[in-house]
Amino acid sequence: MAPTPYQKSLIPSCQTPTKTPQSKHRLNFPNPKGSTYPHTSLNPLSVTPTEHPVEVISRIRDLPDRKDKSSLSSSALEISGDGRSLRVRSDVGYRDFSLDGVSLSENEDLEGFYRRFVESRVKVVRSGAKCTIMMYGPTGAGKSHTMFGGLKESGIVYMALKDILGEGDRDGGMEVAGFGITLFVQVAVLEIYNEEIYDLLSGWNGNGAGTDGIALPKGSTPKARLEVMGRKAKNATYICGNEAGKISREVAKVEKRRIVKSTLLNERSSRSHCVIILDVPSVGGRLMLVDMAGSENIEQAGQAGFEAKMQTAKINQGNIALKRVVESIANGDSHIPFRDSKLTMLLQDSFEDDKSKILMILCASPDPKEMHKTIATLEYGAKAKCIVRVAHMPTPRDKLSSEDSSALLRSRIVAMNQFIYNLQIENKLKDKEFNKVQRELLRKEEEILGLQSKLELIEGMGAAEKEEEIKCLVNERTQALSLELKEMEKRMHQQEEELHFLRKQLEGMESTKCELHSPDRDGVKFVKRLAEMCVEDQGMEKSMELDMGDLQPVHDITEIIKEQNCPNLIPFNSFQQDCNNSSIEEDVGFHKPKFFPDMVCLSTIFERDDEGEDRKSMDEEVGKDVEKCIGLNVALISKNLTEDPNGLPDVDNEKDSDSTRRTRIQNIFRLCGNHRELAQQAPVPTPMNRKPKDATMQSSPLSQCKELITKEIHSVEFVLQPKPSENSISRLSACERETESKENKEPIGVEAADMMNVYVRWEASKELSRNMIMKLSVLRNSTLSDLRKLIETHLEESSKNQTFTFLLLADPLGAPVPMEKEATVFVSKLPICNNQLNSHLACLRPTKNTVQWPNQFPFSSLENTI
Ligand SMILES: Nc1ncnc2c1ncn2[C@@H]1O[C@H](COP(=O)(O)OP(=O)(O)OP(=O)(O)O)[C@@H](O)[C@H]1O
Repeated sequence: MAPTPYQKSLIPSCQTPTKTPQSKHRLNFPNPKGSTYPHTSLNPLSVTPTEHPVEVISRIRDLPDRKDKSSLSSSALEISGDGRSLRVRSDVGYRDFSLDGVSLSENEDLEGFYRRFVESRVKVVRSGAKCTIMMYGPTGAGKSHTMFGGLKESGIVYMALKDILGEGDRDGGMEVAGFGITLFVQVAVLEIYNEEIYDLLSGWNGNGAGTDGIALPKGSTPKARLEVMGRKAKNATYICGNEAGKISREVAKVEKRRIVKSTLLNERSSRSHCVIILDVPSVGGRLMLVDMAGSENIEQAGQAGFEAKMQTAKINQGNIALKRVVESIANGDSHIPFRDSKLTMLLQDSFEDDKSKILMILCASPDPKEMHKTIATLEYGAKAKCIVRVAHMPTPRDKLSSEDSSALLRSRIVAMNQFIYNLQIENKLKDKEFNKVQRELLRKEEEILGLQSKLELIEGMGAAEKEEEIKCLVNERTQALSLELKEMEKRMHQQEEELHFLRKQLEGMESTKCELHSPDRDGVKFVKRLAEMCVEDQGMEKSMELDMGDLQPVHDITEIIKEQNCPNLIPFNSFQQDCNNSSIEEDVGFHKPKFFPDMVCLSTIFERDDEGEDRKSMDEEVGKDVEKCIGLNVALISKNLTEDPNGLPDVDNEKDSDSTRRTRIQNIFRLCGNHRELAQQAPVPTPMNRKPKDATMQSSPLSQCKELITKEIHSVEFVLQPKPSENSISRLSACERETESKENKEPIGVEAADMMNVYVRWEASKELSRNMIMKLSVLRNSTLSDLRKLIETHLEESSKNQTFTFLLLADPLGAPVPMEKEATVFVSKLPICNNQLNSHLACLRPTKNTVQWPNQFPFSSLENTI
């Protein structure tokens, strides 16, 4: 919908922001077409007259004490090129104010200023227009000077009178637009002081009173206080006339009646607002000239006393009221506070009358010290420039016909509809923009939510990865521990099996021992048992391999030495000593094959490392069992070797028994071979081992044992030979002594402290005893039962069936020890022999059979010396 012509007229074109047409107080100044300006070249307003209802002009006065006018350009105020903008500089920056015109008093005198900005507004009054010219600004800014002029130049009031009434007193007024009507004016001069209206013309009896037809009251009376009737001062005094000069002089005289006071800021400071109302009754024009009292700071103005302060307060009240009215109109408020002050009450028509126009002259000072006042003044004027007038408010004189009123209302309706339509369009655009912004906001929120979800996902993934990593570590650790546990269980199971096997083997050994003690001594049965033992030994080998680990076996050989006077028994050193130490052989002067010992006791001792005490104790126990077992085996082998395969000793059948013996020897190899391999896996690092001469002897003590056993087996023939000669015995005795000396220095296999010597004597004649003395080396923890076994193995074939009992110790004549208690009595409890702590004496008493030793008889008494 295209705007109607009426609509166009509602929206004035101006440079300042316009307000929406909502207030009824909008002004509508008529376009001053046809007006003539004498200085059109200097008056831009004459070229482009504004339709703004309120025009704001600023006049910057000159500094009174400024000598060098060229320095004005360096002042705080600066006028723009078009002459309509004013820039105010301060310490913090500058501010630009767009006005309808700016005038500098230094460049433009009052007349020029008047002609440029005021004349056009005044001359329309002659044609019935109404104009209000008000002076506004701080005290001392030149308001009064601009309004009333000074000594050298006239002010706006007087120039306006001239423009309305014509030049000079003799002209007697001007004709109005050539209609032949002489104009005259009615002039009222009012003063608003302390919110009271005083008539300055009332009671005036000046020099010129009564002249030129001007009606003045006779006599000088005090100023009359007037009341406001409607929008005008009731009963105000007027000066009527058509001579501008005379009226101007009278006005100038009564203007002196204004209350002025000298202040620090103004020597003649106006303490009241002065309102000059100039009516042109013939045309209905009106010109209101308002010289407002300057707003001021009481302390700055140096006002003291209650009356002075009250004056200032009242002045400021009027200024503030006018400011509120201007702001309310500019803001389009429904209520305009005209009734707040007498000044605004008188100016109400100026704001509401459609034919009225307001020209506001802002007086300011270029003094930087007054800059805040200047800025406040310019802000006030800028606000006043926002006032718009939208419609012609009908006055009582505007009586339109009903048809005209209907047309006007229809036009208003059309205009309002257009305005509503425009508002709707604007609302739609705003809604569209709002929706767009809202969609953008939603999109941003969704984007934020997405990012938040991604962030949470990333954080969750991090946590899941950590948890998975921990689970993997736990699983790996669990698997490792499970494998370790299984390994430990397996090893424990193997050890249990080994223990079970060893116990079983030990039981087998015990049963074998019982069989040996039993009357059935069948050689075939023994051979079978030996084969079983070999098989068991193979198993034992496995068991020992499994059980060995880091264990290092130490094979020791218990030495058994027969007494030198024993013709059938040959003293014998340990295998190692015999094999490793050739010097002994050389010293003794014999070789092992020639002198087979009566008994060889093999013992295996496991030296433990630093493993647990339980395993150590268990292994020690097992080692003892093995030691006993092997010792017993070897003893049995030796014993068996001395017997015929059929159980009968047969010296003459040497050739027949040779192959059988070799078979037995092979069995012995099997038995010892297991230990040889075991020893090869873990050679003995004991410092007691000596470096062997023969490389074949470096394998292990057990291999040496095997070698030695082989030799001894071959020497069986020699053992079965008739007893050696006396020389041999003497050599044995020497060997024994030498061996004893060697033993004391270097014990073989076991510690010397663990061994002790036992001299065995028979309870028979001394002669027999001398021939039957045996010296045995046994372990200290050996019992009489162990000693019995050794003694039995050393008996001659002819004495195998000889049984005996150990006599009660410590009592040469004591009772014999029961055989069932021999296992509980240690050999170390035997009495000391030859006053040697390491030598003990064992006394034997034949029980059943007579000893068949040749040339040997039982002891007749026991002696502790041999
Ligand atoms: N443009 C000017 N050129 C020369 N002198 C001026 C000018 N403006 C003001 N004056 C002088 O400054 C003094 C103060 O001026 P004026 O009284 O007009 O100020 P005012 O704004 O009316 O102050 P107040 O509000 O106190 O009455 C006067 O003596 C006046 O002559």
